[in-house]
Formats: sequence, C-alpha cells, structure tokens
Amino acid sequence: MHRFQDYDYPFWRVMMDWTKEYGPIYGITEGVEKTLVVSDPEFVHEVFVTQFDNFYGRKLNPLQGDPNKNKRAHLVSTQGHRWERLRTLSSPTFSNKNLKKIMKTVDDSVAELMRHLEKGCAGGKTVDMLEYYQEFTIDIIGKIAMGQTQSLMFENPMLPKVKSIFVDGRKHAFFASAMFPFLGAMLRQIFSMFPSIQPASDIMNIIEKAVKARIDQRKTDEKLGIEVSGEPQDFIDLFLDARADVDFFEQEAKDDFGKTQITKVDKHLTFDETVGQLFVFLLAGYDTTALSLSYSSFLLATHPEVQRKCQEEVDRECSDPEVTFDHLSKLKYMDWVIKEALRFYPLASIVHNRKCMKATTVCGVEIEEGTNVQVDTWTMHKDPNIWGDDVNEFKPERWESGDEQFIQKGGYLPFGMGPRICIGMRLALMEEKMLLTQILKKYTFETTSETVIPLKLVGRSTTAPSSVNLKLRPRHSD
Ligand code: HEM
Repeated sequence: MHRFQDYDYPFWRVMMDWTKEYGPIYGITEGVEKTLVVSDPEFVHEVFVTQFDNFYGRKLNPLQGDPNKNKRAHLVSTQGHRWERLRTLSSPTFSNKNLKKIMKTVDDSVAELMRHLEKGCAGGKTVDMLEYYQEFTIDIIGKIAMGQTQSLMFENPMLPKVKSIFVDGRKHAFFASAMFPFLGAMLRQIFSMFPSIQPASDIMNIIEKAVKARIDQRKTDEKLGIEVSGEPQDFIDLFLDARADVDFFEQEAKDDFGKTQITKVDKHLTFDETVGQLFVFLLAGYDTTALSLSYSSFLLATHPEVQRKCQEEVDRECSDPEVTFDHLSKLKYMDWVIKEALRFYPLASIVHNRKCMKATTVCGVEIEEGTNVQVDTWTMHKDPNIWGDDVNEFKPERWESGDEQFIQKGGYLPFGMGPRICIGMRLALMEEKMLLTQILKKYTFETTSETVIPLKLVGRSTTAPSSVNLKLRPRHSD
C-alpha cells in the first residue's frame, strides 16, 4: 500500500513493474484486504462481464463509508440492488434527448473557452492546455449539475476545491483507514463536522444548497401558480423528477443480488441520493474529460500527420459554424484519435476493479469472497499479444475495423466494462468532440521548447500529465 501512495511514481507504474516480475495474475495485500492484480484479458472479461453477478461491487476504502448504509452513497460506491436502482434512475440523464439538450450548454462553454484561448495564445505564446480543459469541463458540469447559471471560466470558486481532491486525495486518511478500517468511520465523522478541512464535505454542502434552492423555487412557483414548462433545465431537475418503472422491493425478493439494507425503497431518488449523485457526477465528469482532451491534444501535436487528417475531416464534415449531433457522429477519425489516446493513457485505471461478492472460480483461479480484482490496464493496453507489434505506435487507424474485437476480448477498458461501464462516456465524448472541432478548425497544435516530452505522468487517483504546454498556430497562416 505504501508503494501505491507516490504521486510522482503512480500506483499503475508499480503494478506494471510487479506484473513484469510476477506475471498476469498475482496477489497483493492492501491494508487488511486481499487484491488480485490481473492483466489477462480473458480473466478481466470474465470478472467484469460474464461473472458480473459474482463481482458487482467495487474496491472501496472504509473512508468512503458503508455502501449499504451511507445515505449519500452514489453510483460509484453502491453495489447490488442499491446500485441497480441508482443506475436505472440515472441512465435517462444521458439519453440522446437529454444529451441534445445539454449540447447547447456545452456549445456556450466551447465559445467561452475559444475566447479565452484566443487571448491566451495571442502572439504565439505557449499555453498549458490542461489548465484550459479543466476550466472547460468544470464550467460544463457546474452548469449542468450544480445550478451554476453562467460561465465562470478562470474565476470558478469550485475549481480549487475539486482540484484539491485529486491532488491531495486525503492520502494519509485513506492510508490509515485501509490499515485500520475502524478509523474510516471516525475520520468521516470528523470531516463532516469540519467541512473546511475536507473539500469533499465542503462541495457536498454547496450541492446540497443548490438542490434545496431548486426545491424551494419549485414550491414558490407552485404557490404563485407559475406555469413551469416541465422540461428539465439540468441534472438537478432530472434527478428530482427521476422515476424508475422497476419495483426494487419485488426485485429484491426474487433474487439475492447483494441483499442491500435499504430501509425505504421508492421509485424516486431521495434528497440525499440526489446530492450524492450530483457530487459524483461533478468529480467523475470534470477531471477525466479534461485529461482525455489533454492527452489527445498532446498526441495530435506530436503526430502532425494524424492532426492533418483530423483537420481535413473537421473541414469536410463540420463546415457550418454550428456543430450538431449529426455532425459529431460523422467525425469517425476524431473518434479513433480519442480512443487511441485513451489506449495510450487509460487515465482512470484506478477504478478498473471489482470486489468478489460470492466465492467463485475464474479461469481456473479460486477467488474468495471479499477479494478485490484490480486490472493492470496499462500493461494490457501495451500488450503486443493484443495489439500487435505496432503496439507502441500512436495509430488511430487501428480502430478502423471497429472496437468490438478489443472490447470483447477484454483488452481495452478506458471506460470500464460490463454493466458498470462509465455512465458518462457519451457526454464526455460529446464535450471532447465539440471542443476539438472548434479548436482544430482554427488552430494547429504544435510542441514548443516548453512541452514536456515524454509527458511526466503523476497522480494518486486519476493519472494526469504534469502539464501539456503547446502552441496554437492559427490555421489561416498555413
Ligand atoms: C474521458 C472521460 C471519462 C473516463 C475516461 C471515465 C472513466 C470511467 C471508468 C473507468 C469508470 C469505471 C467503470 C467500471 O467500473 O467498469 C467510470 C465510471 C463512472 N463514470 Fe466515468 N469516465 C469519464 C467521464 C465521465 C463523465 C463525464 C461522467 C458524468 C458526468 C462520469 C460518471 C461516471 C459514473 C457515475 C461512474 C460509475 C458508474 C457505475 O458504477 O455504474 N464519467 N468512468
């Protein structure tokens, strides 16, 4: 566990080293828990997809609370029927209809970021694209999940709070709770009493206020007889109105899929669940998407031929100033670029894990209940047996014949795999394509003497480049 705490030599590098030494399946202990580290695609597919009913939980630290009891437990931390209920209630949030609505919000943030970029890179100045992308993604998620009414780029008070969760990551508290699980509950209690020392509690409080304000506003509108359109404005509205058709009481009686201890089950999200969901959408949606954009931009800058093809596609398919849903679906090459960048840098590999909920055998290996399975994704994504001898080349064309072959084999999982695959994947890809389209129409990414090559990769949770310093050369000077 100690080896996993180093910000400058992230846990996945340690796992890659161990995989070289011990092979594709070996065991480690993390505090009091046992973990199998695997980089065998067949094994991964079996755990994430085929045997999901035996592996429906995630590896959790006691500091994250009891997934069955915590009132604010969310999609990432819950398991069994409680997770299934939250997933069913949250899924419509990312339907085509809602994504189309969110598109307008994303478009406004794209325009705002382009204004900032124009100023930032004026006179050929080098800019750190990671910083710009972080401003972009927090702006969008603030507007769709936190009741933020206008863009707050480069003055967003949430950004330092959210950033500190990823940078500091409460390293010592996590470590202590893993070694001595009883400390987890105590520390949670202390943190909730002093939100100022704990950014996560502080953020929860802000979200709580935003949800309360929306509920009050609805009540006032109702009292005054103000007709509301009934159309949800954002995720807060969507969650307040979310309903599931499945009766989870009945479902629980039928089978034992993680007999959860929900005391009151109804078809609506509770107030606390709404706050928990919005919180996790904020955390999961901000950092990952900004990182994915950063890696794609870096790889475009270092592969001019790929960038040229991407620009040609953008010029051909998106010549109108307005980019629509239809346009995005035509950007096939850009899609491969993003996929290939995520193969090179599977930035969220920390959550590529499952907990064994029922003892079973996978690919001949007996696994006890309670054992965690952590995927060594970085090894798999660079395995020549899966990808071929050109594995170390950045080659978007390898995706030409579709992704099924890699996904079905279990060898590629930047967004995870199986029933718990990332729920926000389509939103992330939409944001990325909309922004890259506008940038590539106007500029060409170039490296400068300030670009760190190869990237220095850091992080305790997600994997971030220390910086992505690039120059944006205006295309009209081509
Ligand atoms: C490039 C961007 C993103 C990447 C690489 C990414 C990656 C991941 C990964 C690896 C998982 C775990 C999947 C598994 O266990 O099989 C996950 C889960 C999740 N992601 Fe994302 N994500 C991204 C963007 C987003 C966005 C934009 C949102 C929401 C606004 C989001 C919300 C979630 C949630 C709620 C879960 C938990 C799903 C569940 O357990 O049912 N993610 N993501």
